[in-house]
Amino acid sequence: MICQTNNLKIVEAILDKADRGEDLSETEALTLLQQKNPQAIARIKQTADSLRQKQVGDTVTYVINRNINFTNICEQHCSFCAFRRDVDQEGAFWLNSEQILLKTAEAVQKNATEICMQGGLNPQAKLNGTSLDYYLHLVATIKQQFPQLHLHAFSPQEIEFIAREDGISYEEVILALQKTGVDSMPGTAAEILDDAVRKIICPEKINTATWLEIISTAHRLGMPTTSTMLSGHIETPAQQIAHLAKLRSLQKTAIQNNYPAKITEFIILPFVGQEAPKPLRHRVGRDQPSLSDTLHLTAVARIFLGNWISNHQPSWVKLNLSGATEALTWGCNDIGGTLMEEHITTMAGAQGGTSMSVETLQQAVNSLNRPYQQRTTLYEYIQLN
Ligand SMILES: C[S@@+](CC[C@H](N)C(=O)[O-])C[C@H]1O[C@@H](n2cnc3c(N)ncnc32)[C@H](O)[C@@H]1O
Ligand SMILES: Nc1c(NC[C@H](O)[C@H](O)[C@H](O)CO)[nH]c(=O)[nH]c1=O
Ligand SMILES: N[C@@H](Cc1ccc(O)cc1)C(=O)O
Ligand code: SF4
Repeated sequence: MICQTNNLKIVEAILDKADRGEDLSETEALTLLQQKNPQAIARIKQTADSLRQKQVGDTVTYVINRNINFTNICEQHCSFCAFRRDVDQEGAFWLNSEQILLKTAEAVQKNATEICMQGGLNPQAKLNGTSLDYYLHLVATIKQQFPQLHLHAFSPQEIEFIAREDGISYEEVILALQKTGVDSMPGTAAEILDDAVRKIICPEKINTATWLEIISTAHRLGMPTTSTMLSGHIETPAQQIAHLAKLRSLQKTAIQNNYPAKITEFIILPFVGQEAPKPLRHRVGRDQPSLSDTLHLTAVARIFLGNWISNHQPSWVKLNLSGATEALTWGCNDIGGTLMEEHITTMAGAQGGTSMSVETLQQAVNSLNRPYQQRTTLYEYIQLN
């Protein structure tokens, strides 16, 4: 009993420090993440919610966007991925320009402001013998017809793939994509920024240092990025906090060096195991993410990152809309995108759906008595006339 009282005092002292606007150390954040006592977790939630209120206000934003996954053919074999296929495997797909344009036109008709484009790493996807020309063609296909759309495309892993295939630098790839019309970069492929974890869950992927290098290069070149964490598989709480610390220092680098771009948001992507490849699914022993673990981590992420990364988004695809709505009371301030079609985690067995109407997202926010607001990809409010 005495021990628990002492423990609560330690938690209160850490939360007081956060309340005063100070950054927590990794050790302090880890203490918050390791709490099991419901009273302590309730206090962590309260602090995250009040910091969210102070840092970004009560308004909950959303973006009207469409995902386009141009191919699921991938040379890699990440142990969590149910999306990838070999080229000759059943279910492999590779969209042509006409199909991509049709999807884009449909999205524009539904008032989308953003196309979010990511895909598998397909060595056959080349034009004039180069990967870069293929990717530039993808971008130009969309941007020539719809120059007003914001193109949020290609993770650091995709950047490295193009650079490796063509023997050019990350900087050359990013500059060429930017010039042709890519407006921002999804911060996926971060998974857990710990090389021991990466060796097990994504051994063929870029390592931690390369992920950080590509994101920082993007910022230096004026390309904003998002940031993510794939949580709830084999990683420890300490590795989760170390991941957040790497994101925080990356953002500090962008801000303190006056780079023309930085991280716009943080999204937790809880691992969905149901249809994921069996070894990892069995090791994790859970088909769907743990909502309580994800909410606890959501609160700690707001407390640890909020001074530097102010926008936090839950994933309704992975948590269901009800879980994502709850996350808005644990530190999140954005309900995400309409997506229109989601394949990556839906193929892994996610239950949240593949598309949300604007009205449904608005109703979810309304249920909390908070105001909603449409935003651009870069979090500017869109005023409707
Ligand atoms: C499928 S990749 C697409 C882009 C590119 N192939 C790459 O790996 O960066 C996008 C992200 O989806 C997420 N993802 C994949 N499978 C998942 C799963 N089973 N549960 C949750 N997120 C998953 C991972 O974080 C991954 O980085
Ligand atoms: N949470 C998920 C997202 N979120 C990304 C947003 O839709 C949007 O692209 C971003 O906020 C930039 O504006 N996308 C997914 O495909 N799946 C998710 O689970
Ligand atoms: N988080 C990515 C988008 C994304 C998230 C999860 C996915 O499974 C796929 C894509 C972004 O930067 O916007
Ligand atoms: S996560 Fe990306 S790189 Fe890994 S197997 Fe899936 S599509 Fe390929």
